[in-house]
Amino acid sequence: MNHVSLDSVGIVALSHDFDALYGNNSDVVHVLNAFSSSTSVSYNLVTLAQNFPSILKLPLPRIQFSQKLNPIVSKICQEMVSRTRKEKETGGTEQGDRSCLVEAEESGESEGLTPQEVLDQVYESQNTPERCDTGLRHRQAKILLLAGFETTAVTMTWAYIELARNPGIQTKLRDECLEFGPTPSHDDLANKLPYLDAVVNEVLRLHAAAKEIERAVQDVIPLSEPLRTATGDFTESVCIPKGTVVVVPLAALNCSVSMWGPDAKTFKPSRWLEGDEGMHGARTLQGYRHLMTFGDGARMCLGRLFALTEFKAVLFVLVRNFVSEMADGPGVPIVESLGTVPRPRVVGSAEAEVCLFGYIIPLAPRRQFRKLSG
Ligand code: HEM
Repeated sequence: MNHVSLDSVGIVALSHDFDALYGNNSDVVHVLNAFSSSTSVSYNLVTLAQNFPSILKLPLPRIQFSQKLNPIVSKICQEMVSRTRKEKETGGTEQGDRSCLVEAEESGESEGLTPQEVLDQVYESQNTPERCDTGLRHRQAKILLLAGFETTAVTMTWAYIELARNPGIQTKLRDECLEFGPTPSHDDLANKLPYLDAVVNEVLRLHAAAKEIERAVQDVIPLSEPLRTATGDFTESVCIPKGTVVVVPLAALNCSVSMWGPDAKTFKPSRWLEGDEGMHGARTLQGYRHLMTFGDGARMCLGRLFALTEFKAVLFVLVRNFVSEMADGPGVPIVESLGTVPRPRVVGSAEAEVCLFGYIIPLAPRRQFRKLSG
């Protein structure tokens, strides 16, 4: 799944085909895999480095991986920018063939991006400023490859785990996709395959790739239920002093019983076909379809529509052609490893196996897929 995801984001954002699907284990594939399958130590590093930046100077493996990734992606981006400029000069490229980031660079002196900023959208380089000043530059430096690669890959892996665990749901999804025909358009994927939509939403609900986000806020936050204070009084809102960092528990909200009802922790795509009835308290949440998976508000995931289309297209093709089964039986316990985006891990497996998700976890290589006849 990570190869599908890497090639998709590479082609759309960079106009660069990493050829990962064709077995090209490029440096980028290797480094991103190593980076993403990080352990608890490296996960904590991210948090620690926010307060103690000098940690990033230590010769730790994850830091060395990050340092290795930076020049590789920089080189690809520099090649891409040069190629597109050259094509522009010679009039050799159709508009539609250019990457969206290079389009942004060309969109004008004040609103466009400088080459360095284009680079920063792809990978946060050491030169990346904390904040930029215009248009897209208002946003923090992006880590497009990581934001668009690991999140989607891990979510698609969970989809396959859930389908393997729930053969009835898998069959129902396959029936809808087979009945629809082989080539759905973008609009078809978005609107005309209700069970596919339900399965995708349910995977996004139960397996949010980003467990939580942090925000520095200064606000008065209303409470859903009155809270008793230390003085014994009740309050209906909380005042957050300036500079306080608030953690928004995206994954917990997605699985909260008060939001999603008593079966909140069960994989149940049919809840998405019940209209507002299946939503319970979640109706009060905004986000994408009342989910917090992509965040919410001004900083909501920029790639969500791309991710949804990619996710649905891949699932549609795979489920039409293959049956997925758990290699060790449907009950094999799977947990989330600690990491930047937690990957699924079979309980008791060696740590290194985390890196092999999508190959042997949880589906054994030879028995991973059984081609359907016809
Ligand atoms: C299942 C897949 C994905 C999930 C679950 C996901 C989730 C998220 C979340 C939770 C945020 C933070 C939102 C916030 O701070 O409020 C975010 C931000 C972002 N995502 Fe995604 N994402 C996914 C796929 C993608 C893809 C495919 C791309 C690009 C091709 C992408 C690009 C971005 C960018 C650029 C931001 C930063 C937005 C900003 O700071 O303004 N994401 N994503």
